[in-house]
Amino acid sequence: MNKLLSRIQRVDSLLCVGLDPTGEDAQVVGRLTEVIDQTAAYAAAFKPNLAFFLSRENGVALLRDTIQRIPQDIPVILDGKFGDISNTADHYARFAYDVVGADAVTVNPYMGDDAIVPFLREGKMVFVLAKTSNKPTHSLQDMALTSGGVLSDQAARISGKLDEENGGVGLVVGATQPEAMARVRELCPTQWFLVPGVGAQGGDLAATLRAGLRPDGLGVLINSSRAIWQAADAGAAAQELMMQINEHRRAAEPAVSQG
Ligand SMILES: O=C(O)c1cc(=O)[nH]c(=O)n1[C@@H]1O[C@H](COP(=O)(O)O)[C@@H](O)[C@H]1O
Repeated sequence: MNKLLSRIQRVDSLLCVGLDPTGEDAQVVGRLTEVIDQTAAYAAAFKPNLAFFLSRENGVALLRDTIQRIPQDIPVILDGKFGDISNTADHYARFAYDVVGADAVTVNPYMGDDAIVPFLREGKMVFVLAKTSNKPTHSLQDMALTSGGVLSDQAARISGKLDEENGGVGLVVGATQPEAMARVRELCPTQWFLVPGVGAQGGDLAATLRAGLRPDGLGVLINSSRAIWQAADAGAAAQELMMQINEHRRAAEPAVSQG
């Protein structure tokens, strides 16, 4: 969390650069290097997605080298959507933190708290899937609870409780449904949200930030993967998105802070 906060302050950015490397193995190292080097100045964090590495020969080595290429002061969120029982989760945590050197992970809470707890470590962060970007209505996450609310609310509550007890626990909330984001923000007023779904998935950036930003103009990391990876000039694409995010942040600042 400290690493994330100091990085955000240093570059004044809430942009998370997603690394979902597509293309031939022969070109992919070069493109990863190019994207990291060109976008690092605008990145609050990088988010390599594990699937895009594991689908290649030597994918683990490629992932480790990629994380090493990222400047030390920029947090790396390994997007593995891990979610197994505790002793197995412990091995995923060792993989993420000790083998490849990530600072944070994404975790699927379907198996409950014990699927999340092994990832809680001093100096590391965990983003728990709450309301994902993939479907406008979701047969599982939108399921009504007998106690009121929907299942994704419960994921948010679990992450809130773990954050209160341990610190370092955020949520994944997609950018494709600002109303759902507003609801999760109400349930979790202070936690950090990792927000995928702008760019290739068409999420509305302004509405997303209005719904998700905390009053201090922080609390949200906006991820973009394909829109940056596929851009002719990845640096320009990252800078443009960072500036758009900041414009909306400034516009959303409460009047009281403007004097
Ligand atoms: O956990 C994630 O990062 C994630 C959660 C979610 O709800 N939706 C979602 O798209 N993602 C990931 O975020 C990235 C989105 O990529 P783009 O749509 O190309 O920007 C991919 O790596 C997805 O796996």
